Amino acid sequence: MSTFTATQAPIGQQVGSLLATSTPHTSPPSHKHRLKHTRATAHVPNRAAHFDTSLSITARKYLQTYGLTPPRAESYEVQKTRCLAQLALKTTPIEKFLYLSTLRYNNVHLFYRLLTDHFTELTPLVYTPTVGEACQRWSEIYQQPEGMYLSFEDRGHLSGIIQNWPQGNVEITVVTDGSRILGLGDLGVGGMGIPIGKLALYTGCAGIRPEVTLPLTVDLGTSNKALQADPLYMGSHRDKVTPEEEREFLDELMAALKERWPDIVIQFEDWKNPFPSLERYRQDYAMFNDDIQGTGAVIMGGIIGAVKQSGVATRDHRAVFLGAGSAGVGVAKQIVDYFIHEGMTEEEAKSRFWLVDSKGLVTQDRGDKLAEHKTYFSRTDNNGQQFQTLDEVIEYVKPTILMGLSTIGGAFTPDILQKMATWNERPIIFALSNPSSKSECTFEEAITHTDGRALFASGSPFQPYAYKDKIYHPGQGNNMYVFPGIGLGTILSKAVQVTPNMIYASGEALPTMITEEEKQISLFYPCIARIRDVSARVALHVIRAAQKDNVDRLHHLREMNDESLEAWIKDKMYDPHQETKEIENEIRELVDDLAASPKL
Ligand SMILES: NC(=O)c1ccc[n+]([C@@H]2O[C@H](COP(=O)([O-])OP(=O)(O)OC[C@H]3O[C@@H](n4cnc5c(N)ncnc54)[C@H](O)[C@@H]3O)[C@@H](O)[C@H]2O)c1
Ligand SMILES: O=C(O)C[C@H](O)C(=O)O
Ligand SMILES: [Mg+2]
Repeated sequence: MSTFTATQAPIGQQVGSLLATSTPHTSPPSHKHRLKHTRATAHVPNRAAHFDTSLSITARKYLQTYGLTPPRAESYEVQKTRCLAQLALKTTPIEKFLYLSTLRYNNVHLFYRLLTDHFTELTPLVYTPTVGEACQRWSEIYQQPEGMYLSFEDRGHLSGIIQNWPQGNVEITVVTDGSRILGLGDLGVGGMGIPIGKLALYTGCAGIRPEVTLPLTVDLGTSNKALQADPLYMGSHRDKVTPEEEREFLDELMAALKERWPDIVIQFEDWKNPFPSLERYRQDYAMFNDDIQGTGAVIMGGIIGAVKQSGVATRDHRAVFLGAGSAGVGVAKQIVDYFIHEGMTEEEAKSRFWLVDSKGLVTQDRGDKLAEHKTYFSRTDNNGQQFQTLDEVIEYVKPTILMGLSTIGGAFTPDILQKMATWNERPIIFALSNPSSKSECTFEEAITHTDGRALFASGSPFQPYAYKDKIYHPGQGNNMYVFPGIGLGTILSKAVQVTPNMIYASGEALPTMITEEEKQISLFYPCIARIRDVSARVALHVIRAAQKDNVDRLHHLREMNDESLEAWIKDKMYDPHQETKEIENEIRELVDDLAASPKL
């Protein structure tokens, strides 16, 4: 039994009774005349489109919303001015986050018009870093249903509960259990902010229609004692289930999702240990893990440019990673693939990496039982010597690349940064942990302590920084540059799997989007304002890789050349600026049809 659909009668029916008399030139909408641009979902109510204050008077009369909004049909420019002014009145990031969430809920197209026009300013409020605080405070700030919550207690019934989702068609879902939200630990069902934020970027960056996205959070308990003790906490207060129970639950969930939406693309996000699920499902589902694979691809894309700018030959690089978890290992493996593409053997490529976790350098003879995902990179050339701190490791390795995926804010100390600058003309410093408070160093620190020579990227955005009469620009090495395009390419080619080559291709697409101007200022990620074009290019590369791997099902795309295919992809992308125009056009046609039809 749906909990949502009951409240979601077509808007014409909801408001029809309020209007005693029909207004001139229009007729009440009938089923026959239902507009295709009025689809409702739990998080995209249909009133969003119908109550848009830019709709013409004719449209309002047709939709029977005439009189329910202020009289003037205003331009988008006026709407935007008002929204930005209201946003400016909110003083804290979380208030701005809430304002934008409400706007998305009440007027989805207007929200996406704003987002696409102001990516650089709004992405940090909708997504990382603000989404981190939203997840931490989810049960305190909760306002409206915007996704699905499935609990461990629901096992055995998942298929039936999934029927409650009011949208007939879902093309993509982002699923978390909240157990490792950014670098903030286990936030239980508060993790829902992440699927919502990631899917907002799917729509904003890659033009996947909002109503075909499904934010999904599974409540498998939480290891967070503070949440368990919090009376406001909205998830179950039980301990985390065992890995075996998690696997059983996920088997049922994956089958249930595919049963209802056979073509669904499934992105796993922010799981504490995501390797087993990736291994288990990647052959049978169009699924990928963003933290392992999306991050791997985006950082490989950045490293391709940074390595070139460093002036050091690829095979001479030495990379120290602080953090050997899903992201650390995912990134290292992806760069190994890149080094192999550049002509190294796998052994040579692998030997360029030194991974450090909370116990120190990952070596085979360290004396503890290494987690399976770490063994590939465990060192054997340490002659029995163990290195416990990052400082000891960098002294030993003298790296050219320092990568932070550790969740430890400030771990790249001034001393470490200075040493990197002593050993390298252009040290590559990627401080990738999120949110900003967990970044291994700030942009300012990286610039100051390397005398402006660092080739820098961070996971969360930093502002440009003025140092010694020059303005420096930070790169943002965040998987947002690739996951929207991976999803889009998978959906559009109807790929049955997301193969390693599709992931590789997504990262490889990024350097093709860097302008000469960006290169001049040491940037190796394209400017965020161009993210829609970047996502289309990523999707193009992903589709080509899907075709090579023979996992695509839309075979006529194979015949298009790259230029036509990229244009076709862009044409398929949801453009929020067109939505109200489409409604107006449809209404105009319907009104004309009605006027032309014979009177009975
Ligand atoms: N920039 C991006 O696009 C991006 C993508 C994914 C993850 N991340 C960030 O990377 C971080 C790690 O994510 P993950 O999924 O790999 O988490 P994880 O829990 O799987 O791994 C964390 C790793 O850090 C290590 N670590 C913890 N404390 C340490 C310490 N004091 N010294 C050395 N190592 C320590 C752990 O041993 C583990 O190897 C998070 O902050 C996350 O937000 C960024
Ligand atoms: O969510 C992000 O901003 C990137 C990444 O997926 C993360 O887990 O930190
Ligand atoms: Mg993540």
